[in-house]
Amino acid sequence: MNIGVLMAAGKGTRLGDKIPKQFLELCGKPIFLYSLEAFEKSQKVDGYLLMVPEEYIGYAQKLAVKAEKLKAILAGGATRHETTLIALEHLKTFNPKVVVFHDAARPFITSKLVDEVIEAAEKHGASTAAVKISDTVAYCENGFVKNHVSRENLYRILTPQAFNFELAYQIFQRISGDDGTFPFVQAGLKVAIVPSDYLNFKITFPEDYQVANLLARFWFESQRQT
Ligand SMILES: C[C@](O)(CO)[C@H](O)COP(=O)(O)O
Repeated sequence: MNIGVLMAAGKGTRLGDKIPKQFLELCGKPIFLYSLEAFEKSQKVDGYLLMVPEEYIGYAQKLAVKAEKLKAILAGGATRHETTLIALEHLKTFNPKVVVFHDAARPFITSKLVDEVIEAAEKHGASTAAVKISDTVAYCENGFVKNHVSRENLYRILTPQAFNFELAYQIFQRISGDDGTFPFVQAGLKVAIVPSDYLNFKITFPEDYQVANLLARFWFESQRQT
């Protein structure tokens, strides 16, 4: 079986709101529910965990009523890595083949992408959604451009990210990193790229939330038709 982990345990301080960003609403629906629905619709996710700040467990329980595949709502740790370890420890009892992590703050995710990332992890051991960089990239210092960097092979690493569970369990205990792909690469393992798109952006700053609000209405309509 394959298990998802919905990462909704962050504090979202960069957005400057009192409520963590994943619980703000888009079109009247809390942001984390968009990703939860993608896990529900996925053909390859058999169950999933929802990781939230401890004080939001009761709130999430009330909202996740239609979450048929939801296995547990757990309190996350102080960092992304700690939250990952808590989720992996809990998943030991399920002994999944693949574990797939997704940021709740990326609401414009499709179940198709979740399935593609899982398939790539089944084949290669690890995979991540990513998008090729299209702007010029430069190293800057003290407000000035120093050097241009070739963007030929540069990608932005997004989520979902999927890993063979056994490998992830061992590697994440030994090597920590803010991004799930980092420990795998440090361990000398391959992480396959699954092309994603710009809609799968992470709501981080206030302007991201504004754009997400504009997009959500159209997203809602298109998802209803699928
Ligand atoms: C995993 C990630 O979304 C890939 O880009 C990113 O590293 C998470 O960032 P955050 O620090 O949790 O906002």
